Amino acid sequence: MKDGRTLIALTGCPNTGKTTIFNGLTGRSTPTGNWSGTTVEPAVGSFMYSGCTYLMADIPGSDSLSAGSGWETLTRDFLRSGLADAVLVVCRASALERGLSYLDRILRLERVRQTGLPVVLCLNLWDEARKRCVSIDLDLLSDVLQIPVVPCCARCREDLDDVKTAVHHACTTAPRSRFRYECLDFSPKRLADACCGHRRKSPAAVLPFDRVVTDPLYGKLFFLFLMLALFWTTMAVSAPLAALLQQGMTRLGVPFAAFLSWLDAPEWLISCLVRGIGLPLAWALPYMLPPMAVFFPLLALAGETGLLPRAAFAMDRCLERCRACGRQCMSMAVGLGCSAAGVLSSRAIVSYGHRLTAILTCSLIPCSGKFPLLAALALLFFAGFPASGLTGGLTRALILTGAFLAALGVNLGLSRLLSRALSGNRSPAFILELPEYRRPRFGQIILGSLFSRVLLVLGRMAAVALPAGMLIWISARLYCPGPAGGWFTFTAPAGRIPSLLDALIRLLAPAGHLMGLDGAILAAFLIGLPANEAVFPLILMIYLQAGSVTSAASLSQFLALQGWTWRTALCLMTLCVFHWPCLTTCRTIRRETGSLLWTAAAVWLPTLAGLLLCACLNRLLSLVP
Ligand SMILES: Nc1nc2c(ncn2[C@@H]2O[C@H](COP(=O)(O)OP(=O)(O)OP(=O)(O)O)[C@@H](O)[C@H]2O)c(=O)[nH]1
Ligand SMILES: [Mg+2]
Repeated sequence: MKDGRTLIALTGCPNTGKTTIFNGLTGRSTPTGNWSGTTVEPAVGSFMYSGCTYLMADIPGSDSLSAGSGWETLTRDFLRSGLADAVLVVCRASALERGLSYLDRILRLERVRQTGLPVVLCLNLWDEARKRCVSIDLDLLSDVLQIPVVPCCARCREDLDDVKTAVHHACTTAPRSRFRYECLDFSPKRLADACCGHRRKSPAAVLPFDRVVTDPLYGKLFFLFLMLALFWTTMAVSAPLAALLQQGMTRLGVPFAAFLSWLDAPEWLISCLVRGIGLPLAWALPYMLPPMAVFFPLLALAGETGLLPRAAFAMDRCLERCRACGRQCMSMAVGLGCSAAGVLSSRAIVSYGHRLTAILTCSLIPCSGKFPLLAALALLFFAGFPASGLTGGLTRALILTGAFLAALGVNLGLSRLLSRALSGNRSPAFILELPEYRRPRFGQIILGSLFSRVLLVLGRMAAVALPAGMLIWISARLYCPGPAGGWFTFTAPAGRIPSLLDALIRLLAPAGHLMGLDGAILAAFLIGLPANEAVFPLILMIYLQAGSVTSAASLSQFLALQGWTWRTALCLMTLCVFHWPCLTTCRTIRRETGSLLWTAAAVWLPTLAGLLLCACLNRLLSLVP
């Protein structure tokens, strides 16, 4: 008991619906997904039942409690620590034997036996078991195990009250005698066979589609097709939306400035808020928001139906060839959403060397912070083909697919080098489970991704772009004439002393030109270190404050006036994919590796790859007439 609250450990095999139960009981909206390893960090929530407050800890799924992967150690140590007052073990109703094996390991823990810790077994995904005509004798199961057993369909929120009741009852009745757990000895297989009723349908039949997906060649083609389909739909829907939004947002500047004047705001504040921050955001958002609003829900739908994990299957053989751990493909899939989460997800990898490989290469997969800039550049610089309509945007989709494939290629190449150096020539065995096909609940998934992913990215962008915009505005007016001039002044000194912003741009210009970019772009990448999503607005802010061009009819025209061409866009896309991880990811890498040296390696590896690739690409593109 903690401050009168009972702590329940929610644990079980991966992909059994633990987080769905956790969300249903506590009202939280922690991400769920139809593949193993969705939860990468324990989450805590609370609920009330019958006047008692319960804290619930959702622990990432694991198959055993050996000291193998990070999750197994975490679950075992958590249960051994004595922090938990009860354990809720979740298993899939249609995979009872596997669930019972896991339960057996829990019940064999010294701490559970000695203290008689209340344990409740929840048979989730009851609806799927029913569809497969699997019936389970709950009374027999409960009698043999001597613990409460509750069936549940967490997705439709059915029976969640029964789960609460079972937990409450287990926690409030007299402590179990040590004797009862110690005498408990059962064979998971025999008990599952004894409790499961007649099955009329074979659950393990491999569907023809899965044969295609698991085929070495067709699997890769399916992976490519899925990527192309997602990007094509995103580009085709986003293009008209971006044009509409741009018209609306650029008109907002005048009333916003008028409103500030009406408030009697000083001139400098109006200049900072309207020209320094508002205008760049109004130009950038129409090209960043629609692709996010289309792509993130599509990706979530692909994950929920089970298609995305099947696409990850294609990666398994590639990783094996690179001597990397196949489990790394799940870190890569999670890294598509957030690199920091991808780094955390590597805890499921047992071997230290392979885990380090996954951590060092994780930020090479474009995360949701990098995607808006990639999509905006594709929309701005590459005309859709066919030109318009819902089928338009094939060129753009191909460009985006190319960017993701390049990221994957460099990731695999580096994984090969690192795996050899850090773990020798072995590729550890890994069982990748194909999840069930599930019909997604469209409304919930679309709304969920819009609110959790899109708003999260926008929020992070605003949190960085607003203070950084002020900093850029100030540094464009701040001069450093030296000790004679009082070090810093806002008045342009005599002579050709540049402002601080100009000085930074000039300093970075040679490196920028080598990479087909310019000093302003590199400065934006440096200032945007805390969040990748802020880089595009920051580039525009720097141009508006430091450049001579201060207005244009549209964003494309403005960028063209800054000397941008499709070559600049391609080099910028390359740098966007290959550069240092954001601050959150760096902090996570530091925490996970416990080493500043490895964190520095994780920063320098993608950065060096980016510098080299941009310089080579620039050289190659300069040969194109
Ligand atoms: N049909 C059905 N689907 C469910 C049910 N409960 C969960 N799901 C789905 O099962 C998938 C996995 O759910 P999660 O809650 O993420 O599973 P988890 O055990 O937390 O997974 P990890 O964190 O990876 O261990 C999701 O697609 C859920 O929508 C259920 O009762 N019925
Ligand atoms: Mg989970």
